[in-house]
Amino acid sequence: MAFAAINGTVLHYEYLTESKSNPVLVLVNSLGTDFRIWLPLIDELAEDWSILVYDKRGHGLSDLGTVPYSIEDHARDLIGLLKHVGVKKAAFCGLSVGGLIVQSLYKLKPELVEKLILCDTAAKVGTQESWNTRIATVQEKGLEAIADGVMKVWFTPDFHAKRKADLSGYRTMLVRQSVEGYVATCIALREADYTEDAPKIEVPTLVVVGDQDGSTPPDLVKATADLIPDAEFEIIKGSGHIPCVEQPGQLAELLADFINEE
Ligand SMILES: O=C(O)CC1=CCC(=O)O1
Repeated sequence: MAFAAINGTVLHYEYLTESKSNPVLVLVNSLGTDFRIWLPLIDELAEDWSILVYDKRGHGLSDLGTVPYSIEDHARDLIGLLKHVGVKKAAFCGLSVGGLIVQSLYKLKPELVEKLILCDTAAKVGTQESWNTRIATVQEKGLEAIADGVMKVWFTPDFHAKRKADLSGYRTMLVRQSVEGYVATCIALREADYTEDAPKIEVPTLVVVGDQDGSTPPDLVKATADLIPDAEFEIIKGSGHIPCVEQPGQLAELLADFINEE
């Protein structure tokens, strides 16, 4: 567990595995989650990769910072964190809003990026209307008011039926996030559109999506993959929006095959 002041905001980060001889893989999590969502995935990647995770501002144990934010603010935080830990180049896997953050990071500092994995994300996520409705509900009634609906897009009906304790735990993770940080990141999502930037991505890119993702469905994610030159596209079976929790074995295998490719 480590903390660093980056761009005036204290960020919580951790190397889940660290070996000086291994290349670095940075995992960037989604809206309403903290970096613990990546833990089920780690064992299968630990041998070959130094894995760096962090809580974006307004989430987990990171400070709120000045609200509202843009996706570029989140990306500049990640760039600052990489400088702080001395990482000059890495592979990046971004989940949902994390995928937008790594698209922004690539636009700002492509020299930091060896490979990109875009997981359950797109060049544009949601609409003005959908984000405005969510922002108004959360501001008025808090995260409890949206939690059951969000769980339906995060996880499949099978997960709801068979993993009730896990479902309860991840729901608690969501409702314990800062309302201000959550809303500020919804505003960042509402304003973000990387459609014109996706065709300019020149590093090897893997795009993956859960087959039952209710937030960024396979068709939407595939449309972004189609914009990126030579991007690989894979569907994870039996997963909603958060495959690192629901199908960590499948995601780890796809990641390992892709990042270990020469
Ligand atoms: O929580 C959701 O509705 C799913 C989601 C959208 C953007 C993100 O990061 O997660």
